[in-house]
Amino acid sequence: MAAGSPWAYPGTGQEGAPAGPAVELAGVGKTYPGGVRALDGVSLTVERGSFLAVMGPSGSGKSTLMHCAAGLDTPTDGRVFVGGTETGALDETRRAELRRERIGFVFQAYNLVPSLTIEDNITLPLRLAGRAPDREWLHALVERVGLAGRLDRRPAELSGGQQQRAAIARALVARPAVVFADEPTGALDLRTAREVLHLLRDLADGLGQTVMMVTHDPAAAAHADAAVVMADGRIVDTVPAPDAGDLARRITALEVG
Ligand SMILES: Nc1ncnc2c1ncn2[C@@H]1O[C@H](COP(=O)(O)OP(=O)(O)OP(=O)(O)O)[C@@H](O)[C@H]1O
Repeated sequence: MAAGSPWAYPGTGQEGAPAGPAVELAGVGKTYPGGVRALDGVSLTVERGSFLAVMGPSGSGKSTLMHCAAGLDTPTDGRVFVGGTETGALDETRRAELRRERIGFVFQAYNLVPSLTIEDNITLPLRLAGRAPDREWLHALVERVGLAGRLDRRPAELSGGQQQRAAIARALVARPAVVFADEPTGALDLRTAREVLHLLRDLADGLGQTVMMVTHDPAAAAHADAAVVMADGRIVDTVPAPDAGDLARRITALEVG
Protein backbone atom coordinates (compact mmCIF):
# COMPACT_ATOMS: atom_id res chain seq x y z
CA MET A 1 0.00 0.00 0.00
CA ALA A 2 1.34 3.43 -0.91
CA ALA A 3 2.35 5.66 1.97
CA GLY A 4 -0.17 8.46 2.40
CA SER A 5 -2.90 6.47 0.67
CA PRO A 6 -6.35 6.99 2.18
CA TRP A 7 -6.05 3.40 3.33
CA ALA A 8 -2.75 3.90 5.19
CA TYR A 9 -3.66 1.94 8.27
CA PRO A 10 -1.70 -0.71 10.12
CA GLY A 11 -2.93 -4.23 9.53
CA THR A 12 -5.30 -4.10 6.58
CA GLY A 13 -5.41 -7.85 6.57
CA GLN A 14 -3.50 -8.30 3.33
CA GLU A 15 -0.16 -8.68 5.09
CA GLY A 16 0.96 -12.24 5.61
CA ALA A 17 -1.77 -13.52 3.30
CA PRO A 18 -0.74 -16.65 1.41
CA ALA A 19 0.88 -15.99 -1.95
CA GLY A 20 -0.94 -16.94 -5.14
CA PRO A 21 -4.12 -15.80 -6.82
CA ALA A 22 -7.15 -14.67 -4.83
CA VAL A 23 -9.47 -16.86 -6.89
CA GLU A 24 -8.74 -19.66 -9.29
CA LEU A 25 -11.14 -21.76 -11.36
CA ALA A 26 -9.85 -24.81 -13.20
CA GLY A 27 -12.08 -26.45 -15.79
CA VAL A 28 -15.27 -25.53 -13.94
CA GLY A 29 -18.54 -26.85 -15.32
CA LYS A 30 -22.09 -26.62 -14.04
CA THR A 31 -25.04 -28.61 -15.30
CA TYR A 32 -28.30 -27.75 -13.53
CA PRO A 33 -30.82 -30.45 -12.73
CA GLY A 34 -32.88 -30.64 -15.90
CA GLY A 35 -29.78 -30.61 -18.04
CA VAL A 36 -28.93 -26.93 -18.70
CA ARG A 37 -25.14 -26.68 -19.13
CA ALA A 38 -24.62 -23.21 -17.61
CA LEU A 39 -20.80 -23.40 -17.34
CA ASP A 40 -18.60 -25.44 -19.59
CA GLY A 41 -14.90 -25.76 -18.84
CA VAL A 42 -14.25 -22.32 -17.35
CA SER A 43 -10.69 -21.64 -16.22
CA LEU A 44 -9.92 -18.27 -14.71
CA THR A 45 -7.30 -16.73 -12.45
CA VAL A 46 -8.09 -13.58 -10.49
CA GLU A 47 -4.84 -12.10 -9.24
CA ARG A 48 -4.65 -10.68 -5.74
CA GLY A 49 -5.46 -6.96 -5.73
CA SER A 50 -6.99 -6.95 -9.20
CA PHE A 51 -10.44 -5.77 -10.25
CA LEU A 52 -12.07 -8.10 -12.78
CA ALA A 53 -15.37 -7.55 -14.60
CA VAL A 54 -17.47 -10.45 -15.91
CA MET A 55 -19.67 -9.56 -18.89
CA GLY A 56 -21.77 -11.42 -21.42
CA PRO A 57 -25.26 -11.64 -22.86
CA SER A 58 -28.21 -12.67 -20.68
CA GLY A 59 -28.06 -16.39 -19.92
CA SER A 60 -24.36 -16.70 -20.75
CA GLY A 61 -23.53 -18.00 -17.26
CA LYS A 62 -22.25 -14.93 -15.38
CA SER A 63 -24.30 -15.46 -12.21
CA THR A 64 -23.58 -19.18 -12.21
CA LEU A 65 -19.87 -18.42 -12.53
CA MET A 66 -20.00 -16.02 -9.59
CA HIS A 67 -22.05 -18.40 -7.45
CA CYS A 68 -19.61 -21.24 -8.11
CA ALA A 69 -16.56 -19.01 -7.52
CA ALA A 70 -18.04 -17.74 -4.24
CA GLY A 71 -18.98 -21.16 -2.87
CA LEU A 72 -22.70 -20.31 -3.03
CA ASP A 73 -23.20 -23.16 -5.47
CA THR A 74 -21.14 -26.24 -6.26
CA PRO A 75 -19.79 -26.93 -9.74
CA THR A 76 -20.54 -30.30 -11.28
CA ASP A 77 -16.95 -30.53 -12.48
CA GLY A 78 -13.64 -28.73 -12.10
CA ARG A 79 -12.05 -27.08 -9.07
CA VAL A 80 -12.42 -23.69 -7.36
CA PHE A 81 -9.84 -22.13 -5.04
CA VAL A 82 -10.44 -19.04 -2.89
CA GLY A 83 -7.35 -17.65 -1.19
CA GLY A 84 -5.65 -21.00 -1.87
CA THR A 85 -8.44 -23.08 -0.27
CA GLU A 86 -10.25 -25.54 -2.51
CA THR A 87 -13.92 -24.89 -1.79
CA GLY A 88 -15.05 -28.27 -3.19
CA ALA A 89 -12.97 -30.03 -0.53
CA LEU A 90 -14.99 -28.40 2.29
CA ASP A 91 -18.23 -29.63 3.76
CA GLU A 92 -21.16 -27.17 3.78
CA THR A 93 -20.40 -25.93 7.32
CA ARG A 94 -16.77 -25.13 6.44
CA ARG A 95 -17.84 -23.59 3.13
CA ALA A 96 -20.29 -21.32 4.95
CA GLU A 97 -17.45 -20.34 7.28
CA LEU A 98 -15.20 -19.56 4.32
CA ARG A 99 -17.94 -17.39 2.75
CA ARG A 100 -18.42 -15.53 6.02
CA GLU A 101 -14.75 -14.96 6.77
CA ARG A 102 -12.92 -14.83 3.42
CA ILE A 103 -15.52 -13.51 0.95
CA GLY A 104 -17.39 -10.22 0.78
CA PHE A 105 -20.62 -9.87 -1.18
CA VAL A 106 -22.21 -6.80 -2.77
CA PHE A 107 -25.58 -7.19 -4.50
CA GLN A 108 -27.68 -4.93 -6.72
CA ALA A 109 -30.39 -4.73 -4.04
CA TYR A 110 -27.92 -3.86 -1.22
CA ASN A 111 -29.45 -6.57 1.05
CA LEU A 112 -29.10 -4.54 4.24
CA VAL A 113 -31.19 -5.61 7.24
CA PRO A 114 -33.89 -2.89 7.56
CA SER A 115 -34.26 -3.15 11.34
CA LEU A 116 -30.52 -2.74 12.07
CA THR A 117 -28.53 0.49 12.16
CA ILE A 118 -25.92 1.08 9.47
CA GLU A 119 -23.16 0.27 11.97
CA ASP A 120 -24.82 -3.00 12.96
CA ASN A 121 -25.34 -3.87 9.29
CA ILE A 122 -21.67 -3.21 8.52
CA THR A 123 -20.40 -5.26 11.45
CA LEU A 124 -22.93 -8.11 11.02
CA PRO A 125 -20.52 -10.52 9.25
CA LEU A 126 -18.06 -10.20 12.13
CA ARG A 127 -20.69 -10.70 14.79
CA LEU A 128 -22.02 -13.76 12.94
CA ALA A 129 -18.47 -15.10 13.03
CA GLY A 130 -18.26 -14.37 16.77
CA ARG A 131 -15.54 -11.76 16.23
CA ALA A 132 -15.42 -8.29 17.74
CA PRO A 133 -15.15 -5.44 15.25
CA ASP A 134 -11.73 -3.76 15.09
CA ARG A 135 -12.83 -0.20 15.93
CA GLU A 136 -9.89 1.42 14.15
CA TRP A 137 -10.51 -0.53 10.94
CA LEU A 138 -14.25 0.15 11.15
CA HIS A 139 -13.56 3.85 11.55
CA ALA A 140 -11.17 3.92 8.55
CA LEU A 141 -13.71 2.02 6.48
CA VAL A 142 -16.73 4.22 7.20
CA GLU A 143 -14.65 7.35 6.63
CA ARG A 144 -13.55 6.05 3.28
CA VAL A 145 -17.02 5.05 2.10
CA GLY A 146 -18.33 8.41 3.31
CA LEU A 147 -20.74 7.19 5.98
CA ALA A 148 -19.18 8.67 9.10
CA GLY A 149 -21.99 10.42 10.98
CA ARG A 150 -24.64 8.09 9.55
CA LEU A 151 -23.81 4.96 11.52
CA ASP A 152 -26.86 5.23 13.77
CA ARG A 153 -29.32 5.54 10.87
CA ARG A 154 -31.47 2.72 9.46
CA PRO A 155 -31.08 1.75 5.79
CA ALA A 156 -34.42 3.36 4.80
CA GLU A 157 -33.05 6.74 5.93
CA LEU A 158 -30.19 6.57 3.41
CA SER A 159 -30.10 7.13 -0.35
CA GLY A 160 -29.51 4.19 -2.67
CA GLY A 161 -25.88 5.18 -3.19
CA GLN A 162 -25.32 5.47 0.56
CA GLN A 163 -26.93 2.07 1.14
CA GLN A 164 -24.67 0.53 -1.49
CA ARG A 165 -21.63 2.15 0.16
CA ALA A 166 -22.76 0.63 3.49
CA ALA A 167 -23.03 -2.74 1.73
CA ILE A 168 -19.49 -2.28 0.41
CA ALA A 169 -18.21 -1.47 3.91
CA ARG A 170 -20.00 -4.61 5.18
CA ALA A 171 -18.33 -6.65 2.43
CA LEU A 172 -14.92 -5.36 3.54
CA VAL A 173 -15.26 -5.44 7.29
CA ALA A 174 -13.84 -8.97 7.68
CA ARG A 175 -10.95 -8.14 5.30
CA PRO A 176 -11.90 -10.81 2.77
CA ALA A 177 -9.70 -12.46 0.16
CA VAL A 178 -12.16 -11.31 -2.51
CA VAL A 179 -15.25 -9.17 -2.88
CA PHE A 180 -17.87 -10.47 -5.33
CA ALA A 181 -20.13 -7.73 -6.65
CA ASP A 182 -23.22 -8.77 -8.63
CA GLU A 183 -24.54 -5.82 -10.69
CA PRO A 184 -23.61 -3.44 -7.85
CA THR A 185 -24.69 -0.35 -9.80
CA GLY A 186 -27.82 -1.86 -11.37
CA ALA A 187 -30.21 0.10 -9.13
CA LEU A 188 -28.31 3.41 -9.12
CA ASP A 189 -28.48 6.54 -11.25
CA LEU A 190 -25.49 7.31 -13.48
CA ARG A 191 -23.71 9.71 -11.16
CA THR A 192 -24.15 7.56 -8.05
CA ALA A 193 -23.15 4.48 -10.03
CA ARG A 194 -19.92 6.19 -11.05
CA GLU A 195 -19.17 7.04 -7.40
CA VAL A 196 -19.65 3.41 -6.38
CA LEU A 197 -17.41 2.22 -9.24
CA HIS A 198 -14.71 4.72 -8.24
CA LEU A 199 -14.96 3.33 -4.72
CA LEU A 200 -14.49 -0.26 -5.97
CA ARG A 201 -11.54 0.92 -8.09
CA ASP A 202 -10.07 2.61 -5.03
CA LEU A 203 -10.41 -0.57 -2.98
CA ALA A 204 -8.25 -2.40 -5.50
CA ASP A 205 -5.71 0.42 -5.91
CA GLY A 206 -5.47 1.63 -2.34
CA LEU A 207 -6.12 -1.49 -0.33
CA GLY A 208 -5.04 -4.26 -2.68
CA GLN A 209 -8.57 -5.64 -2.38
CA THR A 210 -9.46 -8.21 -5.04
CA VAL A 211 -12.82 -7.45 -6.65
CA MET A 212 -14.81 -9.57 -9.11
CA MET A 213 -17.88 -7.82 -10.54
CA VAL A 214 -20.66 -9.12 -12.77
CA THR A 215 -22.17 -6.37 -14.88
CA HIS A 216 -24.26 -5.81 -18.00
CA ASP A 217 -22.89 -2.30 -18.30
CA PRO A 218 -19.76 -1.80 -20.45
CA ALA A 219 -19.18 1.60 -18.81
CA ALA A 220 -19.06 -0.11 -15.40
CA ALA A 221 -16.73 -2.83 -16.68
CA ALA A 222 -14.39 -0.15 -18.01
CA HIS A 223 -13.42 0.63 -14.39
CA ALA A 224 -11.90 -2.85 -14.04
CA ASP A 225 -8.34 -3.95 -14.82
CA ALA A 226 -9.71 -6.55 -17.21
CA ALA A 227 -13.03 -7.93 -18.40
CA VAL A 228 -13.85 -11.51 -19.29
CA VAL A 229 -16.68 -11.96 -21.76
CA MET A 230 -18.89 -15.05 -21.49
CA ALA A 231 -21.10 -16.74 -24.05
CA ASP A 232 -22.89 -20.08 -23.69
CA GLY A 233 -21.13 -20.94 -20.44
CA ARG A 234 -17.61 -20.28 -21.71
CA ILE A 235 -15.15 -17.41 -21.51
CA VAL A 236 -14.86 -16.29 -25.11
CA ASP A 237 -12.78 -13.15 -24.63
CA THR A 238 -10.43 -11.60 -22.07
CA VAL A 239 -10.01 -7.86 -22.48
CA PRO A 240 -7.27 -6.07 -20.52
CA ALA A 241 -7.81 -2.36 -19.71
CA PRO A 242 -11.31 -2.53 -21.20
CA ASP A 243 -12.84 0.37 -23.10
CA ALA A 244 -16.63 0.83 -22.79
CA GLY A 245 -17.26 1.32 -26.54
CA ASP A 246 -15.13 -1.66 -27.51
CA LEU A 247 -16.81 -3.90 -24.90
CA ALA A 248 -20.28 -2.80 -26.04
CA ARG A 249 -19.41 -3.78 -29.62
CA ARG A 250 -18.09 -7.19 -28.52
CA ILE A 251 -21.26 -7.94 -26.51
CA THR A 252 -23.55 -6.75 -29.30
CA ALA A 253 -21.71 -8.99 -31.76
CA LEU A 254 -22.34 -11.97 -29.43
CA GLU A 255 -26.02 -11.06 -29.00
CA VAL A 256 -26.72 -10.74 -32.72
CA GLY A 257 -24.28 -13.50 -33.75
N1 LIG B 1 -31.29 -22.79 -10.87
C1 LIG B 1 -31.27 -23.03 -12.20
N2 LIG B 1 -31.83 -24.15 -12.71
C2 LIG B 1 -31.80 -24.42 -14.02
N3 LIG B 1 -31.22 -23.60 -14.94
C3 LIG B 1 -30.65 -22.47 -14.50
C4 LIG B 1 -30.64 -22.11 -13.10
N4 LIG B 1 -30.01 -20.92 -12.96
C5 LIG B 1 -29.63 -20.54 -14.20
N5 LIG B 1 -30.01 -21.47 -15.12
C6 LIG B 1 -29.75 -21.43 -16.57
O1 LIG B 1 -28.33 -21.43 -16.74
C7 LIG B 1 -27.96 -20.55 -17.80
C8 LIG B 1 -27.02 -19.47 -17.26
O2 LIG B 1 -27.74 -18.66 -16.35
P1 LIG B 1 -27.07 -17.45 -15.53
O3 LIG B 1 -28.12 -16.90 -14.63
O4 LIG B 1 -25.81 -17.91 -14.94
O5 LIG B 1 -26.75 -16.42 -16.72
P2 LIG B 1 -26.42 -14.85 -16.63
O6 LIG B 1 -25.39 -14.61 -17.67
O7 LIG B 1 -26.11 -14.47 -15.24
O8 LIG B 1 -27.82 -14.24 -17.07
P3 LIG B 1 -28.44 -12.77 -16.74
O9 LIG B 1 -27.50 -11.78 -17.33
O10 LIG B 1 -29.76 -12.81 -17.47
O11 LIG B 1 -28.58 -12.67 -15.25
C9 LIG B 1 -29.26 -20.00 -18.38
O12 LIG B 1 -29.62 -20.82 -19.47
C10 LIG B 1 -30.25 -20.16 -17.23
O13 LIG B 1 -31.55 -20.32 -17.71
